[in-house]
Amino acid sequence: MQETEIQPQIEAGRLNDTVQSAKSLRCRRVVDIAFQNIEYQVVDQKGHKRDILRNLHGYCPGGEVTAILGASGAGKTSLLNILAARVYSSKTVKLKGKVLANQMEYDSETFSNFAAYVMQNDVLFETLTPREALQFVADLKYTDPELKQSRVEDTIKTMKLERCQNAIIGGPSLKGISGGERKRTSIGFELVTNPSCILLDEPTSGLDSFTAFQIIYELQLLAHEQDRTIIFTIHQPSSDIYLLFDRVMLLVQGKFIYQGHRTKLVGYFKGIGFPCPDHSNPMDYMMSIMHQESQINIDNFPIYFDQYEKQLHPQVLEEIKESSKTELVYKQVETSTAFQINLIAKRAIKGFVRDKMIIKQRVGMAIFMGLLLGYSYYGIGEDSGTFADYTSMSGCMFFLCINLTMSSLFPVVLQFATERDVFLREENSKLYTTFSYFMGKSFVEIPFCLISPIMQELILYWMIGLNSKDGGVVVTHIFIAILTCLNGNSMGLMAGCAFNDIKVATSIVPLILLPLIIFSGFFANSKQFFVWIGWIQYISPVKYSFEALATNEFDGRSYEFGDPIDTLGFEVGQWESVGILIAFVVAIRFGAYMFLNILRSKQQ
Ligand SMILES: Nc1ncnc2c1ncn2[C@@H]1O[C@H](COP(=O)(O)OP(=O)(O)OP(=O)(O)O)[C@@H](O)[C@H]1O
Repeated sequence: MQETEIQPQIEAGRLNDTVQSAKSLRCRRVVDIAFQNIEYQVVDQKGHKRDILRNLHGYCPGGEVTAILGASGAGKTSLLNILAARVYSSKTVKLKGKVLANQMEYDSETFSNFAAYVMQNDVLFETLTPREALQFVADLKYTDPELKQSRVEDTIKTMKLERCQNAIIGGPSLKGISGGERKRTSIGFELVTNPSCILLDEPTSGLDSFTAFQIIYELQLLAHEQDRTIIFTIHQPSSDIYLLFDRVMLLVQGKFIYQGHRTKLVGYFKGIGFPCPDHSNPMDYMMSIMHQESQINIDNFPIYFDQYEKQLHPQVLEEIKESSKTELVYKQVETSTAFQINLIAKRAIKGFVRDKMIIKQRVGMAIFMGLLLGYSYYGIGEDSGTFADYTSMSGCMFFLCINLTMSSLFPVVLQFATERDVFLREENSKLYTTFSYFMGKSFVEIPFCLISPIMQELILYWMIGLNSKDGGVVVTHIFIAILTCLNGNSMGLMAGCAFNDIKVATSIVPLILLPLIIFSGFFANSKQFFVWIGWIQYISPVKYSFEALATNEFDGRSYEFGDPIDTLGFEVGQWESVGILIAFVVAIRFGAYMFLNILRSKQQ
């Protein structure tokens, strides 16, 4: 199909519903993006080097839509990630060259001052509505209440989110808005901060053709009406989507074979001997001559490269030279740490309230375990001082420690896994600091570490007949149970931050826990361990929980065989163990915070 035939179709049909250019979202300054001498090389596990991008120069002007296309593996996403300043040289990756905004070099820190990156997967906080998600960004980015509101309203209008603005976004486990609405929310999430430049990785993937068209159309309006620089990668666009591009970059084996205005593309390829058949989508034709499955294509690659070098490369160099030199002076609004923590905690609470499964799961688990343990050890507290009574009671105390640790550990690992990408995206967009996120999240976890053990222990305490010689013993038992839960919760948070993959986390955590449990002083007496391995007991929070809980329980009980505390080989003391448990909570949480920082720096 010829371009002239498609154009009226778009104008007449789908574009009636024009997106208004909202006042508060007018772009602050036009930004021309350029890159020079980009060389990107990866080293595989055997040490073999592979060139992914080879000496690329490019230009993406402000106020225009630039589409990056190529066969799978051509290097589109790599190039986009480099433009978003998300690639760093490391042992396995070598990156050379410069990325420029209005002729000034930028890095990941300065990128977020004028630009935004929308990832292929829509990483959004599932339990919020689109409006709340946008409000969250506005609250963190602006201080003036009126401006906040107008940014949210204008973004909703621009991204056509009116109909779904109050519906839950949802995710794999929570039904929510449609794929197209999620994508619009994702773009809107970045748009609230009013970036001059928006980079998007495959914004149409997984969408039907009409929704895909609408998304690109809205992006085109953002470029044309609001002077933003729009750059995205895209696979096999339809002919009407193709007509929305201003500029096209075609990549083959990490090198450009075309770069320039969309309107000149067909003519250029005709000129070098590759005419697009009449009535064909030019992009379908381009994809057919770019893929590497055909030997004819591979034989033609040198022609494309050669012609590009001769005809287009000099033009691109000229365009880079002529690109805008207007200075980028953007000042980021920075909200206080306390404000960020408050907002993050409030959002997490909203998440818990809306995703009732989490609350039901944790409360249900506390009631279930309270009853199960209560009936399993029913009445063993009224013992007659026999050795059998002692073994039942010490077993009960030990099992309580394990149960309190595990039941607070695994839910956090699983929950953090679902939230990790949201944190990384938001931190990357410089919405808040890692510290604020960590503290906000920690505050929200604390009520669970109080309510669950209190409920569980109150259910089982008198069923089992645990030590109730005075109120202080009962309170101490519950206090130690809370500390045990806090330790489990902290370990869960640390595991969630330390392991990238949820499957790895859930398989490694039991391996780490096992020695901590074996050396906790129940399965083997701590006095009998070999020195070379016995040190493990000192890094086991379970050991200190067990010692504190068992000492509290055996206080005032007498047994026919002697002192149960001596028999168990306890040496630390009850309150000293409590002190060490508190120190463990602080140390493990600090460790989790460090891992979160490492995770963040690795993802940059
Ligand atoms: N950090 C890395 N380590 C190893 N290989 C990498 C790395 N980054 C990119 N690659 C490789 O570089 C090639 C290009 O990857 P890239 O994701 O940029 O391609 P693409 O054109 O976006 O492909 P697709 O359309 O399939 O997403 C791929 O073969 C990929 O495996």
